[in-house]
Amino acid sequence: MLRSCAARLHAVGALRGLRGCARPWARSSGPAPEFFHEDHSLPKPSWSKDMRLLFDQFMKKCEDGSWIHLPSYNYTLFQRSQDISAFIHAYLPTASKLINEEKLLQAKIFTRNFEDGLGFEYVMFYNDVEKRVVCVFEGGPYLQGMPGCLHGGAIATMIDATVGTSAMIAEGIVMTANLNINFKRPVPLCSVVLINSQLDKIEGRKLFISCNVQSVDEKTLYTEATSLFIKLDPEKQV
Ligand SMILES: CCCCCCCC(=O)SCCNC(=O)CCNC(=O)[C@H](O)C(C)(C)COP(=O)(O)OP(=O)(O)OC[C@H]1O[C@@H](n2cnc3c(N)ncnc32)[C@H](O)[C@@H]1OP(=O)(O)O
Repeated sequence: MLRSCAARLHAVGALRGLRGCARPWARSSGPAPEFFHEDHSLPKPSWSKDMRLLFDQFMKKCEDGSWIHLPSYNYTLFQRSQDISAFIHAYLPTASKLINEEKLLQAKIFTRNFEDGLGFEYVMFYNDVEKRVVCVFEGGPYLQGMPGCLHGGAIATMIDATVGTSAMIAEGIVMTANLNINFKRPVPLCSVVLINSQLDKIEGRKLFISCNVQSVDEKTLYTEATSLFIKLDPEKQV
């Protein structure tokens, strides 16, 4: 049970949640494309001591299978042009009319394309019993908003990515419909924070997920958020 859950989540983490399509490249012959090879959620020299310490603590929790480490790559599933185009036509037919398909070849995940240590450094872990995703996040110097503080948009991005991962694990192909954020304390630039997300309920195609951002010692509550995700329905013309 745990093993199959781990395998599913590995795929989810790797491909950011497209359930049932664990190996998108498997339809064509040959090995997995190059860009799936580097897992950006593993320790790097640029990580701070706090980030490394938390990574090690969570990896320890993974040993009994209660938590699962979610790998993370630069690109999404369906990255190769024919796959991405098929995905967009199936799920986002209205948007597809305005998308430049040639440019799609250059598309990369927003949070994974800064130089190491300068932008979004993060790693996520999932607890299947508790339906929780925790993200250990360090926002680098290029994410500054007010002097010395993390930009609110960068915080919102990581909240969206964390609750989005939770939604994708639960229901597959989803989009954010609503994200409501209360910024309660400024997040110091280059500090490590924990983003804790919790799947509260699922009603039909709607997933309700709450979230908070805390300091590592859990003494400071920086941010609280609630979100609504909708499972995409290919029958609908979104
Ligand atoms: C890489 C790691 C993960 C990253 C995650 C990042 C995810 C993202 O950022 S996605 C990008 C931002 N989001 C978007 O662009 C989405 C834009 N919106 C849309 O495309 C559509 O509105 C979409 C798909 C969300 C819903 O459309 P559609 O499938 O037609 O659903 P629709 O029938 O309108 O609504 C379904 C239900 O949800 C409710 N609902 C929809 N939107 C909202 C909303 N904003 N607030 C409250 N309720 C809503 C409806 O009232 C309806 O409820 P009920 O079933 O009870 O009547």
